[in-house]
Amino acid sequence: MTNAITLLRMQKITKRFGASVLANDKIDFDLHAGEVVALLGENGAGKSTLMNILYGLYEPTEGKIEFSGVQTSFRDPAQAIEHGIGMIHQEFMLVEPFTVAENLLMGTTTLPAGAENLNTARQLIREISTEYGLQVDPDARIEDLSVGQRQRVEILKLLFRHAKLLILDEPTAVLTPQETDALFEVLNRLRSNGHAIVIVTHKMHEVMAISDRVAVMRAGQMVATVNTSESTEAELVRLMVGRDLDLSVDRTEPKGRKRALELVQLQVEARVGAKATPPVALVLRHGEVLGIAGVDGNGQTELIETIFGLKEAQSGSITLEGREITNLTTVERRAAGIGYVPPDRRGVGALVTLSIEDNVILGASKEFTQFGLLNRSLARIAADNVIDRFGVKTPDAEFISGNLSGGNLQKLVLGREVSRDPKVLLIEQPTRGLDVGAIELVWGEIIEQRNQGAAVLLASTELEEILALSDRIAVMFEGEIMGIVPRDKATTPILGAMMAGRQLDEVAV
Ligand SMILES: Nc1ncnc2c1ncn2[C@@H]1O[C@H](COP(=O)(O)OP(=O)(O)OP(=O)(O)O)[C@@H](O)[C@H]1O
Repeated sequence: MTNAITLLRMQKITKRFGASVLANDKIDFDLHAGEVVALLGENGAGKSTLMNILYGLYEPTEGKIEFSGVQTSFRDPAQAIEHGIGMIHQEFMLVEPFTVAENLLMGTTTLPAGAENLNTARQLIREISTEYGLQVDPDARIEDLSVGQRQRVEILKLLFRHAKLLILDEPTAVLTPQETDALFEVLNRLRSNGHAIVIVTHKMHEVMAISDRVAVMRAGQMVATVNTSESTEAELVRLMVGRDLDLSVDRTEPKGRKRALELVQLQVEARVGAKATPPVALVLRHGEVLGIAGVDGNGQTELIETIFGLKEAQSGSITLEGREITNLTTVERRAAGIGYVPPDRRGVGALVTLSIEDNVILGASKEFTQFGLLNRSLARIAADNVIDRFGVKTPDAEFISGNLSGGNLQKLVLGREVSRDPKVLLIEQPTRGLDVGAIELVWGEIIEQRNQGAAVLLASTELEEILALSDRIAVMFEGEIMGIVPRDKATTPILGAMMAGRQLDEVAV
């Protein structure tokens, strides 16, 4: 990259939060036109902070930023976009009832050249869409678009404003493998046209597939920058976590095999607009992990929410160790021994305005109450325990959960549920947003729960995760269980065919 034009130069960037957190420690980071750089690092390493500084969301404590050869400091994202820097977060910022074109015109006082009114804007959208293979119709309503399409609208929004540098924060976390391929096609075109791209991701094979260089952060520092073609996954992992990984799973022979959870003709409430789904029948035994594979949005979330009591069962029954719990509240189900790790850690999973300690006792205050008073020292011990066991990176247990990095918040929620030793553990997307070291830890904890006799229902869109952890694998498609395959019979092609809607007896096992 010696001849490449340096588009961005971040020098000695330091960011402190209060007295206790040094999130970025004298970081140097360069970016050239026409390259894709993967920003890699453990949860809490400081990646989001660095990108948020670049995007004008945070002011650096120290350091300077040069963009296109000019020293800059952005007051806010609007200024960053004006200068050609755009960021796409995991949560999209689109207004659902409006069309693509309307969304792109919203909130701009100065319209990009060539987009003086809705008609010229639509024309420009079509041109950009064709140029980059985005396949976005300017007149489509956001609410009718898939997650992958919405993400492409976000990219379009930035290109529409002439962004030269695009930052993508874990862009593939919510995409299907096909959508990921389509996104990478788009990124390749952007690169060929001289855009610079930073992609924050924890998925090593994606780093290898899409990036030209990898910048590795650890504990707030930039520890290495390497050319992707001259490195390996193993080397990058070592740079990132400081050791080799061991993702092997130590599974003991199942004990007891008693029925833990039984679903009989359970009718789950269909999502608004979706067609009614057939009732679900399922038996989950102690000492097993039953994986639920499926493309996101095929009823996994609704099923698990119904079992936990967040959604009412339309008919049928749910039985926990022989006791019917269909009409119990979530608090009662939790007390009866059901643990729940939702996919959305910032909503259902944790109350982000509360401290870590308050989140650890959430929903279980009885256990921490003595003589009618909350016993704070017991709560602190429980919180410290979760922090230690799960390696939650935080100054202390009083830290506000919402200020944890995404991956650390996930570790907190999972740690809280696991430490209560549930009889049945319902988990959805346990490792979304986690670094590889944390995945190793979480997988180990899930198997440990199983080995100790818990019944684990694990829904994940990551086939690799399902295959690594499950004793049996159910595949869901449009709300229906297409079949259940034992682990020794499960292969990616078989599961893939079922995920696309084929019944188990239609695919060769
Ligand atoms: N607003 C804030 N107030 C206090 N501390 C913060 C704030 N934002 C981030 N931090 C802390 O800064 C550190 C770096 O967090 P950051 O979100 O940048 O990590 P990350 O590398 O993006 O992690 P992840 O992969 O989990 O998203 C963490 O210890 C985090 O708790």
